[in-house]
Formats: sequence, structure tokens, C-alpha cells
Amino acid sequence: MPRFKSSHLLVAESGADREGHGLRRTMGLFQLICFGVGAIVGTGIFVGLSDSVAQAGPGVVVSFLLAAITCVFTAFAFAELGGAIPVSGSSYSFAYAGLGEGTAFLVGWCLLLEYGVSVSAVAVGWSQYVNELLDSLVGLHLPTALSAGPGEGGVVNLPAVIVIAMAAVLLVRGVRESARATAAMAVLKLAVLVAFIAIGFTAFEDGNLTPFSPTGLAGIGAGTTAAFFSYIGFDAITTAGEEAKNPRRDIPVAILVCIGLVTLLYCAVALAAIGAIGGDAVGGRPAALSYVVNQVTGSTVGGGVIAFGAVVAIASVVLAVMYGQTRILMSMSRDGLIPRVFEKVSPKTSTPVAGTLIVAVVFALPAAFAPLDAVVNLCTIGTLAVMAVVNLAVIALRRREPGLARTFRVPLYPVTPLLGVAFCLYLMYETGATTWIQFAGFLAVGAALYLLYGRRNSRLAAVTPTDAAEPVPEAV
Ligand SMILES: NC(=[NH2+])NCCC[C@H](N)C(=O)O
Repeated sequence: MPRFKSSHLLVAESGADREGHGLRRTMGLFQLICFGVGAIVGTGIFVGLSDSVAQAGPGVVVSFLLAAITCVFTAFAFAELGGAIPVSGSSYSFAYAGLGEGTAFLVGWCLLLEYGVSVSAVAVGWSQYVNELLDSLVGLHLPTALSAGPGEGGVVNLPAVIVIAMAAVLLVRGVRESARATAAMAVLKLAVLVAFIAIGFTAFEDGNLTPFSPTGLAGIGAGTTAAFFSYIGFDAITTAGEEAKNPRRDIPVAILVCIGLVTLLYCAVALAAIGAIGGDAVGGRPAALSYVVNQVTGSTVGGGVIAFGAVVAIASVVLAVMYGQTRILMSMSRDGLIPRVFEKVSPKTSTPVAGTLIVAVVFALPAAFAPLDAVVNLCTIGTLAVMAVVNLAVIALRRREPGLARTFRVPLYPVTPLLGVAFCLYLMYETGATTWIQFAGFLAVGAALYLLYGRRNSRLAAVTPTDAAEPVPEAV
């Protein structure tokens, strides 16, 4: 018999509807949107675009639209649950309320792939662009020994470690400081991409878009899986549930605004890039956006500006994703499913200091030393699995708690969440057999940890054996 945690209990324990629990409510709608853009727009468009173009040609625009559709269904689900249960745990907490403790633990476990592992991967992408930028600015080239892991012929990837350390410092200092930095970075990266679109379109030629789909449907499908990574992160907005001023109203709005904005932006960037210099020239090219601008303007200044934009953009992804990871671990820790150290909030800075430092150290290690290409697919499949579960949680919660106050409801229920599940399963299928085997192994380890630790230490279990109706007494 699985244990469920009612939405009422989740909200009551987190102190989400009142001030003064530990975390501080400082984020308004604008900051939430910036936080979303911060978490979403990064390596996917600045680094990954050329891979998707290599697979799909100009048809990549369709790939970006398909990836967006997958995300939109799921974004509706996050909007409904984020507005109804505004707590830091995001999908983990939604699963706890809708599908029970075991599923929730596995969701939290998969979130380590979506957040933790992706932070390492994104930090490595950052390192590449820093090298680009230093090179174009001052002609400085970092020695390979210090800018790549052992897998790529180096010793340690120092820039990747530095960006994680910088994010950790900001996060420890306070949410207001992080939110300010995030807002500034989000505005800057949007400006850089809009400038890119404008420049690209001045050189637009219809001919560059033909043949539109050189590799056919298969290419567009493969491009979709690649493009999907660039949309990941909108769910991170729900991890700010306890730090938003008016989460019930603003979280759903911020999610939907972000996904709409980012879809338009990505499609326009892809069209501008390919329209300007053609799919063959973009496909597979490193730092493709800088290259396009250099080609169109005939100088290297513009490309340098784009590289700067990429450095800022990717750094803000690291910041936002690390923030999300610490908040999710905090929720799991509060529930007793992982050790208590992750839930301690410093009274001085109102941030989970120890948890943040642990996350920084643990994910800086793979960023410094591990070859990460191998794990990107694992990160994608884990994210998709979480998304599928969140769609199911919408359905389960409508049944379990029909009276729950929902500020946003998914349209066309239950068709939308079911389509959300279907799209996620399809993209999971596309990741291939090797990834599935790795993922099965990963889940098995998670299940073992739950049985050996989580299940026994669950605070919910200490209250009542099944569904708990009363809030657990405050532990700290
Ligand atoms: N949970 C996350 N936000 N993961 C990383 C997202 C990566 C981001 N979409 C990018 O393109 O760089």
C-alpha cells in the first residue's frame, strides 16, 4: 500500500501560504519569468543547435516545434500542479501527492539526472564558450590540460568547476541576490538572441531553406530529440513555490509565458541562422551562432558579442538549475527520504547553505573529470520520465483531491495530460536501447536506496501508516 502525502499537508509543512518559514518570499512574476528563461535558454540553442541542424536540415524548425509541443502539454501539467501545490519539491512533491511515496522517491532520483547531471554537462558547455571568448577577445587559449577532462585529452576542466563554484557562492548569499543576477542575465541573453535574429534575417534567402527536409521524417525525429534538451528547465519555475510572492497566481503564468517565448525565439533563431547561410554551413559547426554573425557582418566583433551572450546565458542555466536541485533535495530531506542535512536553512542568509555546498562539490567532480557526452541521453530520458509522471499526477490528483483549489487547470482534460504522456514516451523510445538499459540500471539503484533508506526514514511513516491528514510536527 503506497503512502500518499496530501497536498494540504505538503503546503502546510512547507509554510508555503505564510511568511516566515525559513525561505524568503521575494520573487514576483517578472523574476519568475526571468528565472524560467534563466533555466531554459543555454547550451541547447547556443551549442546544440548545430547538432539538430546536422540531423534535420532546415526541417529543424519542425523539430523545434515538435519538441515545443511535447513540452507544452507537460507545461500545462506543471502549471496546474505548481499553482495548486506551491512547494519547493516540484515534480517530486506532485508525485508524492498524486502517486505515492515510492514513485515520488524515484522521481526525485531521476531529477538528479535532470538537474544534477545536466548541471555538469552545461558547465562543460560553458567552458567551451569561455575558451572561444577569451580567444576572440585577447587571443588567449587556455591549455587543454586545464580546460578539458581526461576523456578529452586534458586533466581537469577548470572553467566548468569555476562556474559551478560561482553559482554556489551566489546561491548561498541569498535568493534576492541570485534572483537579481538571474534577471539581469535573462534580459541580456534575450537581447543577444533577438539581435542575432535581426542580423540573420537581413541576409535571409529563400533558397537556403531548400531542400527543406534532406533527411526526411527520420531526420526531423532525431532533430526533435536533440532539440528537446534546449527546452528543459521550465519545470524549474515550480521549485520557487516557497520563494514566490504570489505563487498560486504567478507560477502558472510564468511557465506558460516562458514556454511560448522560448518556442518563438528558438524557431526564429533557427530560421535566421539557416536562412542566412544555409543548413549545410550551420550543421555540425562549433559556436554556430557566432559563425553566422561573422559571416553576415564580415567582421569578428559580432561573433564575439554572441560568444559573450552565450557565456552569460549558460552561466545562468547553471545558477538556476543548481537552485532547483537544492530546493528539491530540501523537500525530500524534509520528508525524511534523504538525510536531514539538505533541509537545514541558514537563519542568516535564509538559504540551504550545507545542501548547496554539497550539490556544488558533487556535481563539480563529474564536470571536472568525466566525459559527459555519454550521459546526455541519460539526462534526457530521465527528464522525460519525470515529465510523463507529472502528467499522470495531474490525472491522479484530480481523482484523489477533486476539491483542491486549482488556479490553473489543464485545458481539454484528460486529453492533454494523456497526450503529454504519449509524447514523452515517444521521445523516450527515440533515445535508443543503450540509454534504456542504462536508465533501467539507474532506476534499480534508486529503488534499492528507497527500500533501504527512504522507506524506513520517511516522516510520513512515523505519523500514520497510510494517508496522513495532520501536519507532522516541525522537526528543526
Ligand atoms: N533542469 C534543467 N534545467 N536542466 C538543464 C537545461 C538545459 C537548458 N535547456 C539548456 O539548453 O542549456
